[in-house]
Amino acid sequence: MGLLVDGVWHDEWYDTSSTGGRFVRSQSQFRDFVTPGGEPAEGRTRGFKAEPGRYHLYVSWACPWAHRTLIFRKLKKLEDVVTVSVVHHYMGANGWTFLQEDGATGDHLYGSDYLYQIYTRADPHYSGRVTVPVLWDRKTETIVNNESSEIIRMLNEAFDEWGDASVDFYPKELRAEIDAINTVVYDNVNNGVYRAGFATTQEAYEEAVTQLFATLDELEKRLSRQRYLVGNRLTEADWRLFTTLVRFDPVYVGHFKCNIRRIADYPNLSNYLRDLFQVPGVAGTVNMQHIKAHYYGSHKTINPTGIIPLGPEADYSKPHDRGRFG
Ligand SMILES: N[C@@H](CCC(=O)N[C@@H](CS)C(=O)NCC(=O)O)C(=O)O
Repeated sequence: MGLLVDGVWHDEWYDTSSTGGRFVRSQSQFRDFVTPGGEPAEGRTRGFKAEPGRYHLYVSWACPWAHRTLIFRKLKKLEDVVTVSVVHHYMGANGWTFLQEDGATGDHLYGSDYLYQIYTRADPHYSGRVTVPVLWDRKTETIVNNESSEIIRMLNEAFDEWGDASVDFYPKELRAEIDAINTVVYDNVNNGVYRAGFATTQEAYEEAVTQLFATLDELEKRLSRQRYLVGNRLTEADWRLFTTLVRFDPVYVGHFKCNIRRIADYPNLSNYLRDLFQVPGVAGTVNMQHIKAHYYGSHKTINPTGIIPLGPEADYSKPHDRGRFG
């Protein structure tokens, strides 16, 4: 685990000394957009035109943020349009690596050893964290965007000439409601599990874990009334929650100490999780071996032995009751 400072790699764990033990996530720095016409997005100067075969995703099967992009690529039928390289699940002194083992593919474009080399290829003076996912442009050889919430928006609408235009996870009439629930889920759940797990003081941990479970309790109630987070339509908001829920019992309960309740203890959330898992194509984006090996193996300050627990037995392909909403 580390970061780049002016293009030079430094092996450093997150610094929580100035924030009272709180983990504060840094902002993603590459924020341009691929659009159908290639014009720059509002407020941006660089434009990127959607073209088949031009863009490449760097992902980890383990990472919940990268997982969002893999789900959108699959469900929008963009597998032949946007190509993918998968990093190794172990993130050690050199950060994410391209070691070709256990289903990691290596770097298809440049044969790099480490993901940070992709960042320095885009900007030799880059300072900041080296995260997945990364959306890379083959043509101008740069990073278009490394923020998952924006990459999924591009996959949802920029490539419709080649993908499945009938699928829309961010419909115009529901955007305000989707944005509102996304904010709550991001702060308290998606990032909440990390705020609990990476906290280095009791106070910071308790703050995060209390907010996390208060929000899960609310979501449980919401899902007792409707099939999905936004009424009865499957949207981006559901996929953003899904990638955290699917990791919750196998990893976050133990490794990140999010153990007040399990998802299995919430009838609606656990049925909802199975409902989403069973959407055709989604199960194939869930790689539990990479997920468990990454978290338990890479975070030595949290789990020094690197031992990976064998349980729990979580079978998301069991029947669910969400059909009751029609
Ligand atoms: N806001 C980013 C967060 C991405 C992120 O933090 N990815 C993690 C993996 S789950 C990572 O690569 N961490 C490496 C690091 O922080 O050094 C997004 O949503 O794309």
